[in-house]
Amino acid sequence: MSMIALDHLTKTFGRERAVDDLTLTVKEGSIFGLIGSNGSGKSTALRMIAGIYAPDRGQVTLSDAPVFDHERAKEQIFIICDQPFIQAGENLEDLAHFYSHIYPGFSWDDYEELCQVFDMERKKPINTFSKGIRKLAMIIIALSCNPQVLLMDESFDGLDMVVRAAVKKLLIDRVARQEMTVVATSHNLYEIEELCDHVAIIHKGRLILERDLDALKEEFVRVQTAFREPLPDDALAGIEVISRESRGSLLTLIVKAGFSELKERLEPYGPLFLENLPLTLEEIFIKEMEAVGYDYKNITF
Ligand SMILES: Nc1ncnc2c1ncn2[C@@H]1O[C@H](COP(=O)(O)OP(=O)(O)OP(=O)(O)O)[C@@H](O)[C@H]1O
Repeated sequence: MSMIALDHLTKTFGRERAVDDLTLTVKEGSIFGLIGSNGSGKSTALRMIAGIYAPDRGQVTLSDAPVFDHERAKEQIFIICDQPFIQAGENLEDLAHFYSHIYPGFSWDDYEELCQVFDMERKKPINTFSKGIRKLAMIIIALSCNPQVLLMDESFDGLDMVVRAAVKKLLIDRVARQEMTVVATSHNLYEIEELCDHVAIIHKGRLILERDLDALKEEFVRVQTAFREPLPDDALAGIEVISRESRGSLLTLIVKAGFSELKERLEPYGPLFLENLPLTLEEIFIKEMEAVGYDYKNITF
């Protein structure tokens, strides 16, 4: 079931097209990563999902209902902006009161628990917190609101390793209990690799690649192997070989196939050994983006 649908979404600022004909769906209960370099349109897309910006063309729907100008839909969506606006002197307690009136799902019990877990100072002005703790404050408020959809704009940026791991665990728990769907932006693939189950890469406002991560990791395989005799050129006929490197008798192959399929094809040639070396997501994306004509280095991170 698609929970959030972006349908030919377009937004232009002056002469610049920040988001360009973006169509994608986010399934209910998934953690969706929107990745791209600075200025690729991530924040603009997220703000349209939140119903903050009106699209010039196209629309965003939440469970088939349009988001923009629809309070009901907006009450189910919480966006943690990259640089949240917080009034001078405002503390966490003030924010909690403010948001408790806006979000029907706000839970003071959750708020209490989260403040304790992260040992938050509730009376100290948020603007005097460090950048990371300011982000954490907004994450606490967001989770206390219990939205159906949580939008996180570079929200892990600035969090230390311990806090980051704890926040990821909280998100994964809620998603696993089917209480929430998350869309998180980042310019760093590593940062959200272990969190997301689905990733889309955008460049100059356009979608260039969208993949289910579990399926993706099964699509490609890298093996290291060696043979007494050189492997005949047609040994892998019919299998898409992404790269093939020989060093002496050692052969490293990256192919678009499963390990068992590759093993079956190589066994008749009597490999001395055959080792499966999993690819990182970054390596897969480099190959995938080259295949669609983009130089990965120009696009992310
Ligand atoms: N309010 C605005 N007014 C004018 N131009 C804007 C506005 N917001 C975004 N833009 C432009 O739209 C483009 C996309 O910006 P956006 O902030 O969506 O990218 P981003 O991928 O989130 O970037 P970053 O990773 O740097 O936050 C940029 O070129 C930016 O200058």
